[in-house]
Amino acid sequence: MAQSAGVAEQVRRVTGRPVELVEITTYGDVSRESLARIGGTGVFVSALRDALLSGEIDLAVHSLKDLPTGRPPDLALAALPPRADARDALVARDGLSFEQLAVAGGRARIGTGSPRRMAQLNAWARALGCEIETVPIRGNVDTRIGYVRSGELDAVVLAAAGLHRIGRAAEVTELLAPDIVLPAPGQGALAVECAAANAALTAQLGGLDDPHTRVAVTAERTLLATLEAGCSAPVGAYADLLSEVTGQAVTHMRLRGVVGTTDGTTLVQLSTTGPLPASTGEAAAVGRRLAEEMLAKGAAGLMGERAH
Ligand SMILES: NCc1[nH]cc(CCC(=O)O)c1CC(=O)O
Repeated sequence: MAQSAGVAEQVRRVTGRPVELVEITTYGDVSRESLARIGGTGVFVSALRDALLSGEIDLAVHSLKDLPTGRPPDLALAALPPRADARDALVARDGLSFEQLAVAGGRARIGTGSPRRMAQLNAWARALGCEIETVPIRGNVDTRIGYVRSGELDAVVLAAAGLHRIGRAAEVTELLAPDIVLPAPGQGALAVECAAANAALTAQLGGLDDPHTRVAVTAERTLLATLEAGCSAPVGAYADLLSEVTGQAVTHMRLRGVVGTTDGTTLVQLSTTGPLPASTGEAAAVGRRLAEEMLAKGAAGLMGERAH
Protein backbone atom coordinates (compact mmCIF):
# COMPACT_ATOMS: atom_id res chain seq x y z
CA MET A 1 0.00 0.00 0.00
CA ALA A 2 2.89 2.36 0.79
CA GLN A 3 4.59 1.83 -2.55
CA SER A 4 1.27 2.10 -4.42
CA ALA A 5 0.45 5.37 -2.66
CA GLY A 6 3.80 6.77 -3.82
CA VAL A 7 3.09 5.76 -7.42
CA ALA A 8 -0.50 7.08 -7.18
CA GLU A 9 0.89 10.50 -6.27
CA GLN A 10 3.16 10.46 -9.33
CA VAL A 11 0.32 9.28 -11.60
CA ARG A 12 -1.82 12.19 -10.39
CA ARG A 13 1.05 14.54 -11.17
CA VAL A 14 1.85 13.30 -14.70
CA THR A 15 -1.71 12.58 -15.86
CA GLY A 16 -3.66 15.23 -13.95
CA ARG A 17 -6.22 12.50 -13.26
CA PRO A 18 -7.63 11.49 -9.87
CA VAL A 19 -6.35 8.13 -8.58
CA GLU A 20 -8.07 5.77 -6.18
CA LEU A 21 -6.17 3.03 -4.31
CA VAL A 22 -7.81 -0.40 -4.43
CA GLU A 23 -6.41 -2.86 -1.89
CA ILE A 24 -5.97 -6.39 -3.22
CA THR A 25 -4.61 -9.24 -1.13
CA THR A 26 -2.52 -11.76 -3.06
CA TYR A 27 -1.79 -15.41 -2.34
CA GLY A 28 1.80 -14.45 -1.51
CA ASP A 29 0.53 -12.12 1.23
CA VAL A 30 -1.55 -14.74 3.04
CA SER A 31 0.34 -17.98 2.39
CA ARG A 32 3.03 -18.92 4.90
CA GLU A 33 4.50 -21.48 2.52
CA SER A 34 8.17 -21.06 1.67
CA LEU A 35 8.76 -18.70 -1.26
CA ALA A 36 11.54 -21.05 -2.33
CA ARG A 37 8.68 -23.44 -3.20
CA ILE A 38 5.85 -21.17 -4.31
CA GLY A 39 7.92 -18.21 -5.59
CA GLY A 40 8.70 -17.60 -9.23
CA THR A 41 5.15 -18.22 -10.35
CA GLY A 42 3.70 -14.82 -9.63
CA VAL A 43 2.14 -15.43 -6.20
CA PHE A 44 2.35 -11.69 -5.43
CA VAL A 45 1.14 -10.57 -8.88
CA SER A 46 -1.57 -12.93 -10.19
CA ALA A 47 -4.47 -11.43 -8.22
CA LEU A 48 -3.49 -7.91 -9.35
CA ARG A 49 -3.24 -9.03 -12.97
CA ASP A 50 -6.68 -10.67 -12.78
CA ALA A 51 -8.09 -7.36 -11.51
CA LEU A 52 -6.39 -5.53 -14.42
CA LEU A 53 -7.78 -7.93 -17.01
CA SER A 54 -11.30 -7.85 -15.56
CA GLY A 55 -11.25 -4.05 -15.61
CA GLU A 56 -11.62 -3.75 -11.82
CA ILE A 57 -8.46 -1.63 -11.76
CA ASP A 58 -6.66 0.42 -14.43
CA LEU A 59 -3.10 -0.01 -13.24
CA ALA A 60 -1.21 -2.27 -10.86
CA VAL A 61 1.95 -1.58 -8.85
CA HIS A 62 4.26 -4.55 -8.30
CA SER A 63 7.67 -5.04 -6.76
CA LEU A 64 9.65 -5.82 -9.89
CA LYS A 65 11.51 -8.68 -8.23
CA ASP A 66 8.20 -10.50 -7.71
CA LEU A 67 7.35 -10.34 -11.42
CA PRO A 68 8.09 -13.52 -13.40
CA THR A 69 10.42 -12.77 -16.33
CA GLY A 70 7.96 -14.00 -18.99
CA ARG A 71 5.69 -11.20 -20.30
CA PRO A 72 1.94 -11.79 -20.73
CA PRO A 73 1.00 -10.32 -24.16
CA ASP A 74 -2.17 -8.57 -22.95
CA LEU A 75 -0.37 -6.52 -20.26
CA ALA A 76 2.04 -3.62 -20.74
CA LEU A 77 4.96 -2.80 -18.44
CA ALA A 78 4.00 0.85 -18.73
CA ALA A 79 6.54 2.34 -16.30
CA LEU A 80 9.57 1.50 -14.21
CA PRO A 81 9.97 4.50 -11.89
CA PRO A 82 13.44 5.45 -10.57
CA ARG A 83 14.73 2.58 -8.49
CA ALA A 84 15.18 2.81 -4.72
CA ASP A 85 18.12 1.30 -2.80
CA ALA A 86 18.57 -2.21 -4.24
CA ARG A 87 20.57 -3.59 -1.30
CA ASP A 88 19.59 -6.14 1.30
CA ALA A 89 19.53 -4.91 4.88
CA LEU A 90 20.37 -6.63 8.15
CA VAL A 91 18.21 -5.92 11.18
CA ALA A 92 20.15 -7.45 14.07
CA ARG A 93 19.88 -7.46 17.84
CA ASP A 94 21.86 -4.86 19.79
CA GLY A 95 22.72 -2.84 16.67
CA LEU A 96 25.18 -5.49 15.48
CA SER A 97 26.67 -5.95 12.01
CA PHE A 98 26.84 -9.34 10.29
CA GLU A 99 30.52 -9.77 11.04
CA GLN A 100 30.04 -8.90 14.74
CA LEU A 101 27.19 -11.41 14.97
CA ALA A 102 29.05 -14.15 13.12
CA VAL A 103 32.20 -13.92 15.26
CA ALA A 104 30.29 -13.42 18.53
CA GLY A 105 30.51 -17.13 19.33
CA GLY A 106 27.74 -19.70 19.08
CA ARG A 107 25.94 -20.05 15.78
CA ALA A 108 24.11 -16.83 15.02
CA ARG A 109 20.50 -17.52 14.00
CA ILE A 110 19.57 -15.43 10.97
CA GLY A 111 16.06 -15.34 9.55
CA THR A 112 15.68 -15.69 5.79
CA GLY A 113 14.03 -18.25 3.58
CA SER A 114 15.60 -16.86 0.43
CA PRO A 115 18.03 -19.35 -1.14
CA ARG A 116 19.93 -16.39 -2.63
CA ARG A 117 20.44 -14.77 0.77
CA MET A 118 21.23 -18.11 2.41
CA ALA A 119 23.92 -18.94 -0.18
CA GLN A 120 25.69 -15.60 0.16
CA LEU A 121 25.37 -15.26 3.95
CA ASN A 122 26.68 -18.79 4.47
CA ALA A 123 29.59 -18.09 2.09
CA TRP A 124 30.36 -14.86 4.00
CA ALA A 125 30.31 -16.62 7.37
CA ARG A 126 32.56 -19.33 5.95
CA ALA A 127 35.03 -16.69 4.74
CA LEU A 128 35.09 -15.29 8.29
CA GLY A 129 35.79 -18.78 9.64
CA CYS A 130 32.36 -18.97 11.31
CA GLU A 131 29.14 -20.85 10.89
CA ILE A 132 25.66 -19.38 11.03
CA GLU A 133 22.24 -20.95 11.04
CA THR A 134 19.69 -19.62 8.55
CA VAL A 135 16.09 -19.97 9.69
CA PRO A 136 13.31 -19.81 7.07
CA ILE A 137 10.73 -17.16 7.96
CA ARG A 138 7.77 -15.58 6.18
CA GLY A 139 5.43 -12.75 6.96
CA ASN A 140 5.23 -8.98 6.75
CA VAL A 141 7.92 -6.64 8.03
CA ASP A 142 6.46 -6.50 11.56
CA THR A 143 6.36 -10.26 11.84
CA ARG A 144 9.89 -10.68 10.56
CA ILE A 145 11.51 -7.96 12.67
CA GLY A 146 9.41 -9.25 15.59
CA TYR A 147 11.55 -12.42 15.68
CA VAL A 148 14.58 -10.25 16.48
CA ARG A 149 12.78 -8.10 19.05
CA SER A 150 11.49 -11.22 20.85
CA GLY A 151 15.00 -12.73 20.95
CA GLU A 152 13.98 -15.74 18.87
CA LEU A 153 16.48 -14.79 16.16
CA ASP A 154 19.71 -12.80 16.22
CA ALA A 155 18.91 -11.02 12.94
CA VAL A 156 16.73 -10.99 9.85
CA VAL A 157 17.58 -9.89 6.31
CA LEU A 158 15.07 -7.83 4.32
CA ALA A 159 15.14 -5.60 1.25
CA ALA A 160 16.22 -2.07 2.25
CA ALA A 161 13.72 -0.55 -0.20
CA GLY A 162 10.72 -2.10 1.52
CA LEU A 163 11.87 -0.77 4.92
CA HIS A 164 12.45 2.71 3.48
CA ARG A 165 8.97 2.80 1.95
CA ILE A 166 7.24 2.14 5.27
CA GLY A 167 9.48 4.48 7.27
CA ARG A 168 11.43 1.79 9.12
CA ALA A 169 14.91 2.33 7.64
CA ALA A 170 16.15 3.43 11.09
CA GLU A 171 15.93 -0.20 12.28
CA VAL A 172 18.56 -1.35 9.78
CA THR A 173 21.82 -2.24 11.55
CA GLU A 174 23.82 -2.86 8.35
CA LEU A 175 23.27 -2.32 4.64
CA LEU A 176 24.83 -5.36 2.98
CA ALA A 177 27.42 -4.41 0.36
CA PRO A 178 26.61 -5.82 -3.09
CA ASP A 179 30.25 -7.04 -3.24
CA ILE A 180 29.27 -9.58 -0.60
CA VAL A 181 25.51 -9.98 -0.92
CA LEU A 182 24.22 -9.30 -4.41
CA PRO A 183 20.52 -8.32 -4.37
CA ALA A 184 17.78 -10.11 -6.30
CA PRO A 185 17.35 -9.09 -9.94
CA GLY A 186 15.08 -6.02 -9.99
CA GLN A 187 15.17 -5.55 -6.21
CA GLY A 188 14.18 -2.06 -5.10
CA ALA A 189 12.40 -1.28 -8.38
CA LEU A 190 8.65 -0.99 -8.89
CA ALA A 191 6.75 -2.02 -12.00
CA VAL A 192 3.58 -0.26 -13.14
CA GLU A 193 1.48 -2.53 -15.33
CA CYS A 194 -1.71 -1.83 -17.27
CA ALA A 195 -3.77 -3.54 -19.98
CA ALA A 196 -1.94 -3.37 -23.31
CA ALA A 197 -5.26 -2.41 -24.93
CA ASN A 198 -5.32 0.75 -22.83
CA ALA A 199 -2.94 2.60 -25.15
CA ALA A 200 -3.78 6.08 -23.87
CA LEU A 201 -3.01 5.20 -20.25
CA THR A 202 0.12 3.23 -21.25
CA ALA A 203 1.41 6.33 -23.04
CA GLN A 204 0.63 8.64 -20.10
CA LEU A 205 2.30 6.30 -17.61
CA GLY A 206 5.43 6.48 -19.75
CA GLY A 207 6.00 9.80 -18.00
CA LEU A 208 6.87 7.87 -14.83
CA ASP A 209 9.46 5.68 -16.53
CA ASP A 210 13.16 6.01 -15.72
CA PRO A 211 15.24 4.86 -18.71
CA HIS A 212 18.33 4.12 -16.56
CA THR A 213 16.31 1.90 -14.24
CA ARG A 214 14.82 0.13 -17.27
CA VAL A 215 18.25 -0.56 -18.77
CA ALA A 216 19.70 -1.84 -15.47
CA VAL A 217 16.82 -4.15 -14.56
CA THR A 218 16.54 -5.43 -18.14
CA ALA A 219 20.15 -6.65 -17.89
CA GLU A 220 19.49 -8.24 -14.46
CA ARG A 221 16.23 -9.90 -15.45
CA THR A 222 17.61 -11.21 -18.75
CA LEU A 223 20.47 -12.78 -16.78
CA LEU A 224 17.88 -14.47 -14.55
CA ALA A 225 15.77 -15.63 -17.51
CA THR A 226 18.83 -17.00 -19.34
CA LEU A 227 19.75 -19.05 -16.30
CA GLU A 228 16.15 -20.33 -16.49
CA ALA A 229 15.81 -19.47 -12.83
CA GLY A 230 12.87 -17.92 -11.02
CA CYS A 231 12.73 -15.44 -8.12
CA SER A 232 13.09 -18.43 -5.81
CA ALA A 233 16.47 -19.54 -7.20
CA PRO A 234 19.76 -18.69 -5.45
CA VAL A 235 20.53 -16.05 -8.09
CA GLY A 236 21.61 -12.47 -7.43
CA ALA A 237 22.17 -9.83 -10.10
CA TYR A 238 22.84 -6.13 -9.90
CA ALA A 239 23.61 -3.58 -12.60
CA ASP A 240 25.37 -0.38 -11.43
CA LEU A 241 25.30 2.63 -13.67
CA LEU A 242 28.68 4.34 -13.50
CA SER A 243 30.06 7.75 -14.41
CA GLU A 244 33.61 8.18 -15.63
CA VAL A 245 33.82 11.36 -13.60
CA THR A 246 32.01 11.47 -10.26
CA GLY A 247 28.83 13.52 -10.49
CA GLN A 248 28.84 13.51 -14.30
CA ALA A 249 26.48 11.70 -16.66
CA VAL A 250 26.30 7.91 -16.62
CA THR A 251 28.59 6.38 -19.25
CA HIS A 252 29.04 2.74 -18.22
CA MET A 253 27.15 -0.18 -16.80
CA ARG A 254 28.65 -2.88 -14.59
CA LEU A 255 26.60 -6.06 -14.29
CA ARG A 256 27.36 -8.57 -11.56
CA GLY A 257 25.77 -12.00 -11.19
CA VAL A 258 25.98 -14.75 -8.61
CA VAL A 259 24.56 -18.22 -8.19
CA GLY A 260 25.45 -20.62 -5.43
CA THR A 261 24.49 -23.54 -3.30
CA THR A 262 22.40 -22.51 -0.28
CA ASP A 263 25.09 -23.80 2.11
CA GLY A 264 27.52 -21.28 0.62
CA THR A 265 30.22 -23.83 -0.20
CA THR A 266 30.22 -22.98 -3.91
CA LEU A 267 29.47 -19.66 -5.58
CA VAL A 268 29.83 -18.70 -9.24
CA GLN A 269 30.28 -14.92 -9.32
CA LEU A 270 30.97 -12.94 -12.47
CA SER A 271 31.09 -9.29 -13.41
CA THR A 272 31.25 -7.36 -16.67
CA THR A 273 31.65 -3.63 -17.36
CA GLY A 274 30.96 -1.90 -20.66
CA PRO A 275 29.51 1.24 -22.21
CA LEU A 276 25.98 2.15 -21.06
CA PRO A 277 23.61 0.11 -23.29
CA ALA A 278 21.81 2.40 -25.75
CA SER A 279 18.64 0.32 -25.71
CA THR A 280 16.90 -2.35 -23.64
CA GLY A 281 17.84 -4.77 -26.44
CA GLU A 282 21.52 -4.05 -25.82
CA ALA A 283 21.00 -4.31 -22.06
CA ALA A 284 19.36 -7.72 -22.54
CA ALA A 285 22.36 -8.86 -24.60
CA VAL A 286 24.71 -7.94 -21.71
CA GLY A 287 22.57 -9.98 -19.29
CA ARG A 288 22.39 -12.93 -21.66
CA ARG A 289 26.17 -12.96 -22.24
CA LEU A 290 27.01 -12.87 -18.53
CA ALA A 291 24.49 -15.64 -17.81
CA GLU A 292 26.03 -17.77 -20.56
CA GLU A 293 29.47 -17.28 -18.98
CA MET A 294 27.99 -18.29 -15.61
CA LEU A 295 26.47 -21.41 -17.20
CA ALA A 296 29.87 -22.24 -18.72
CA LYS A 297 31.28 -22.09 -15.17
CA GLY A 298 28.72 -24.59 -13.91
CA ALA A 299 25.87 -22.32 -12.76
CA ALA A 300 23.15 -24.75 -13.80
CA GLY A 301 24.43 -27.43 -11.45
CA LEU A 302 24.18 -25.06 -8.46
CA MET A 303 20.60 -24.00 -8.87
CA GLY A 304 18.97 -27.15 -7.52
CA GLU A 305 15.29 -27.43 -8.26
CA ARG A 306 14.29 -24.98 -10.97
CA ALA A 307 11.38 -22.62 -10.51
CA HIS A 308 8.55 -23.45 -12.87
N1 LIG B 1 9.74 -11.43 -1.98
C1 LIG B 1 8.98 -10.50 -1.25
C2 LIG B 1 9.41 -9.09 -1.54
N2 LIG B 1 9.18 -8.54 -2.74
C3 LIG B 1 9.70 -7.26 -2.72
C4 LIG B 1 10.23 -7.03 -1.47
C5 LIG B 1 10.89 -5.79 -1.00
C6 LIG B 1 10.80 -4.57 -1.85
C7 LIG B 1 11.59 -4.55 -3.13
O1 LIG B 1 12.47 -5.37 -3.39
O2 LIG B 1 11.30 -3.65 -3.93
C8 LIG B 1 10.05 -8.18 -0.71
C9 LIG B 1 10.44 -8.39 0.71
C10 LIG B 1 11.91 -8.58 0.98
O3 LIG B 1 12.65 -9.06 0.13
O4 LIG B 1 12.32 -8.29 2.10
